[in-house]
Amino acid sequence: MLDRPGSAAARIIPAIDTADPARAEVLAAALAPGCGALKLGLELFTAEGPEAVRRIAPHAPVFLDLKLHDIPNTVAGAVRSLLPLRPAMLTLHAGGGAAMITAAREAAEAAGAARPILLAVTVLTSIDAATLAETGVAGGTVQQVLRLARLALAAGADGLVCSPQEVARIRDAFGQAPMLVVPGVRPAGSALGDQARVATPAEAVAAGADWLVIGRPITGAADPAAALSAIVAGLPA
Ligand SMILES: O=C(O)c1cc(=O)[nH]c(=O)n1[C@@H]1O[C@H](COP(=O)(O)O)[C@@H](O)[C@H]1O
Repeated sequence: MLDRPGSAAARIIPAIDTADPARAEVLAAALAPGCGALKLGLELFTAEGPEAVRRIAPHAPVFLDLKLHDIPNTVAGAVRSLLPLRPAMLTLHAGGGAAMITAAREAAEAAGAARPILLAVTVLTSIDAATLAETGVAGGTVQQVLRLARLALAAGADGLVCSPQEVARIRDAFGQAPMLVVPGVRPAGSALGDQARVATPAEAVAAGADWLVIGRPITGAADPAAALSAIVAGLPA
């Protein structure tokens, strides 16, 4: 399993969100020396499939963010199908329930010590309180994040994906053991885009985040490697 980050650079996971495999490789080559892992998600995977992962993997550990969410048998099968790609991290939606998460964990165990870190996505960082209420969830985002976090960790998730705004509450409730991977990170002055629950990189780390997932503020910059370096320079060593 990927170790927890031992330096500021190792905390950063740039999100390579593009459907173009050549662009993904250019970004991977430019960013890998200055970060801890590279995140590939639905945009590249639905366009190019496992081959895209094989092409990026030589550059850095791969966080494969497919946010699995289906019946337990299907999710377990998907995890088994993904293991030959040797992803360092995999995501699944905590809302899929305890049996789904346990099935994913049991499937992942087949990879032994090299198994991916299983991360349960709590409430997407693009969702604000009003949007959450529209889905029928009463009580607010923090309460729902804590509810899903408890469920997911008890069912076998190694860690959680949550917004920087919930990190301190999760550490208070569950301590240092869960690995916390935090998107919704915006350097001061950068555009929110579709993100709703955000904080700066330094705020997210101060709250207790292990890794920060940062996409457009890096990949949309004229010089992505320089944007990554500037973010790293703003973090404690
Ligand atoms: O699982 C994720 O990585 C994820 C969960 C979440 O709640 N919010 C979220 O933004 N993400 C991912 O994190 C990345 C954020 O990208 P930027 O908004 O461009 O920094 C995207 O690749 C999202 O798919």
